[in-house]
Amino acid sequence: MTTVLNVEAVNRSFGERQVLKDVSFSVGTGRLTGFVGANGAGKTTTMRIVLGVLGADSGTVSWRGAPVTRAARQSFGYMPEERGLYPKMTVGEQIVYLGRLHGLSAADARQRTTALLERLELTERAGETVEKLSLGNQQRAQIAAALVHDPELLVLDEPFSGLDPIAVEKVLAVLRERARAGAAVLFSSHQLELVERLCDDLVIIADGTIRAAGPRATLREQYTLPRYRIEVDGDAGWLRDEPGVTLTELDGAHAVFDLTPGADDQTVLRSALARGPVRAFAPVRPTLAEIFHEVIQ
Ligand SMILES: Nc1ncnc2c1ncn2[C@@H]1O[C@H](COP(=O)(O)OP(=O)(O)OP(=O)(O)O)[C@@H](O)[C@H]1O
Repeated sequence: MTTVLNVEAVNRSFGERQVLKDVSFSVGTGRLTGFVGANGAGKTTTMRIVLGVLGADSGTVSWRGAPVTRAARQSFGYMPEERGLYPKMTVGEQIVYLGRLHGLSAADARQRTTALLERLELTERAGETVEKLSLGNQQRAQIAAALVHDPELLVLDEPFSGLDPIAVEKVLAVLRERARAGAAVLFSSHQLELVERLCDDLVIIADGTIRAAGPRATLREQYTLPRYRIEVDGDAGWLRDEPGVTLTELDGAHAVFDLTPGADDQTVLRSALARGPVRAFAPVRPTLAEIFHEVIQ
């Protein structure tokens, strides 16, 4: 992975209210980065600043190590929260038009539009005006619009909201494909279960402050409690008397326990094995929802 987008110490206020406070994070190529936060946390404001639609009061946004230029911005794809397709233009015409605005030749714009509409299963809707589409199909058309010029950076504000599960998978497959081809993909969401499943990297924001950022796997490691799950044959009640162990759940052969700092999980495992077969023994990893609640406290 190469880091391509760097947001550094960005501050932004609206009137007296500071909505971004020293926001810093980075986005790499070939990865899906999820930008997570509650309503009003500052995701849209940050994305607008990245795209240059809104200015920062201080701080910098750099692309491949240099301030974002107009040319670099041309190579970005953006799906804004307020969406932005013309209701009275047909889907096909519109996407071709946007491709042209981003510098594609007429032939390339048409060819990319056809391919994308096919991928997003919108081919049959190509001749319809946007206002006639269902909300889910409008959303797919927005995604096609953001992708038409093969952007190097894709910034998508809540791209999955309002999509049914099949459309989510479709859009996800297209985004993964773009990432595999070398694009950097940043998208906001407040659907934690979805983000947990989709993202390689995470940026968690609350009240305008970045609370945690990094690869999903690293964050999960970092926020892992010294908590374990064990399944044995017979009753696991003996764990009550095991040094360093605090039981949090006991259900016959199945138990969840915490270890006091310094206690060794392998000692507990050996103790269990000395009593009989062990069917499962593993650290309990927190879900993204659990990490989120912990870091936004
Ligand atoms: N143009 C503006 N003028 C005044 N306040 C604004 C403006 N834009 C955003 N805000 C405020 O900034 C804060 C952050 O808003 P932002 O839209 O960035 O949050 P968000 O994380 O994207 O939330 P959501 O998930 O609800 O879209 C909110 O309190 C919002 O009311």
